[in-house]
Amino acid sequence: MVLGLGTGSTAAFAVDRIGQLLKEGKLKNIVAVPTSIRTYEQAKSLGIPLATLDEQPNLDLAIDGADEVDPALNVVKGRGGALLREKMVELASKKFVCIVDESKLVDGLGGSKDAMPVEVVQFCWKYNLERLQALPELAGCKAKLRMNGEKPYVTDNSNYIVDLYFDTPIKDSHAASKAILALVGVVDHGLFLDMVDVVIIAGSTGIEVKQK
Ligand SMILES: O=C[C@H](O)[C@H](O)[C@H](O)COP(=O)(O)O
Repeated sequence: MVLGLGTGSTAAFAVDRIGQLLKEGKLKNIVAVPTSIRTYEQAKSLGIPLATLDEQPNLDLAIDGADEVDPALNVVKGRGGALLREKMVELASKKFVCIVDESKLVDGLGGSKDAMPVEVVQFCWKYNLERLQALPELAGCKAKLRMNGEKPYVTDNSNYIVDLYFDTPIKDSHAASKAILALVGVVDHGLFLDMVDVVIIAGSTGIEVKQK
């Protein structure tokens, strides 16, 4: 089985568990594609056999966390900065499972009032930040360059991140996705639309599974 390994505090639990099952001999014949340098290092330290997307372009299953999940199982991802590699790996997977706690559930994407990330090239990032903020499809959003202390945050792909903040949920996330991707210099965004097959939600009353 070819497995996609997500990034973030929730996905890290899944990676640990996969490592443990391998060690106990309860999981065999897997090779995993990590979605960030962080996850690569974690998986390597656990002895999980690893490959790149170049070597294993057809995945069976990807497991990852999410920042927001809407009722149609569309999600926002990338508050940990790994959105681009996550999207590449997860789109290449036959099945994509998101693992979240109930705090991630929203009525509409952008609704948590926290960041919706957009990965942009470093070149003239301000130009793209202003163009993102002016898109009618993102009406009223506030855009901020993500920082790491005094310096801009740099992704695993050597790009910057512009975080978008909304007062109300995005009206049409498909239209927003299209408009964002049409800007030259934007690499990708954290809207993962029509990608998730199953969401496993941990809540105060137990586990709930939602699927398409
Ligand atoms: O870039 C980070 C990823 O998209 C994470 O999957 C997402 O931010 C959720 O992370 P966490 O499980 O830490 O809330």
